[in-house]
Amino acid sequence: MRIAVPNKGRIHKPSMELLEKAGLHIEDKGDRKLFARTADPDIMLLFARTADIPEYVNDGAADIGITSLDFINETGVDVELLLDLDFGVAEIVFAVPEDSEIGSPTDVEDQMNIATEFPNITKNYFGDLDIYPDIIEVSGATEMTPQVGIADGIVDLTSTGTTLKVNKLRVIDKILDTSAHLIANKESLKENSKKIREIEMAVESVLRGRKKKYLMMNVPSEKLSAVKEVLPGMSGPTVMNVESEKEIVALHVVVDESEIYQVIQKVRDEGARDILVTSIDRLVP
Ligand SMILES: Nc1ncnc2c1ncn2[C@@H]1O[C@H](COP(=O)(O)OP(=O)(O)OP(=O)(O)O)[C@@H](O)[C@H]1O
Ligand SMILES: O=P(O)(O)OC[C@H]1O[C@H](OP(=O)(O)OP(=O)(O)O)[C@H](O)[C@@H]1O
Ligand SMILES: [Mg+2]
Repeated sequence: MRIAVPNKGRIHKPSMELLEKAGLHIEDKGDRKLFARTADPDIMLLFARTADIPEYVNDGAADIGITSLDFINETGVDVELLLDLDFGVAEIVFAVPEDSEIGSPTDVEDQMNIATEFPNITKNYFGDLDIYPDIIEVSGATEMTPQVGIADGIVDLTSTGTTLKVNKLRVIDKILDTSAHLIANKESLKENSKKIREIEMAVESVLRGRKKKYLMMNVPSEKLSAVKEVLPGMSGPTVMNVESEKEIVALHVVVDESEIYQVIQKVRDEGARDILVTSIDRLVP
């Protein structure tokens, strides 16, 4: 079983951290850094460019891969989307110079030039509007092409918007929401379903854990029911006796990351002390 992982770029590091947390530690990172063995003898990592991974998985050179939705769309491959990984979150937008007369995508004319790293996404987007501008394919720094006079507009990735702003560009339309995804080859999924689902579950358990916190606290026994009242309604909490002169219990509970701030205030108001918050590496239901 081979998993294709970005060898560089923005989603390289978060992909490696995710696999590591999922239990697929890298055992040796070969000389040429193309392949690596993992803690599971049946699983190898194959390092490749993010943009090439959709094809690698589609062709079966890798059974599974981590890549971005923008490149999956761009290549038009027929792979199975297993999981949205919640990093590499960005948008593909159509943007024009701030002083351009273009105010909507339909203002674009066939003789205009649009620069992009995503020629297919761009062609399809304007094709749907029955507009056929010339696509200038570039491999980076797309935002500067209008300034040097080779493009009337661009189709590119943005997240904070800083690069567009610096280059005095204005967004006309959002074309695609993108993020990193775990994908699988459809044939491999049929033949090796058990193993692939096992990997998917391991990765998903990390994502689930990231949204939760593990909360521990000491509570005087007489205040236990009041503290329990203010805890969000999930299974548990776990209550344990504490060796102490006073009547104290320890209470453990899993809480949504988004609720943690308020929960801590509330349990403290009700008498909980020595409150610890820890992160959860994996949560398997
Ligand atoms: N500004 C951004 N914010 C969030 N995610 C982004 C951003 N830019 C790109 N991405 C995501 O990261 C993916 C990989 O882009 P990145 O530019 O890091 O890699 P690359 O083009 O393979 O490498 P490099 O640019 O170093 O040659 C993109 O396909 C996109 O999904
Ligand atoms: O909205 P922002 O936060 O400014 O991010 C947008 C920029 O990020 C990406 O470039 P990257 O940093 O990957 O460099 P690259 O052009 O060399 O790929 C993308 O191509 C944009 O240029
Ligand atoms: Mg890039």
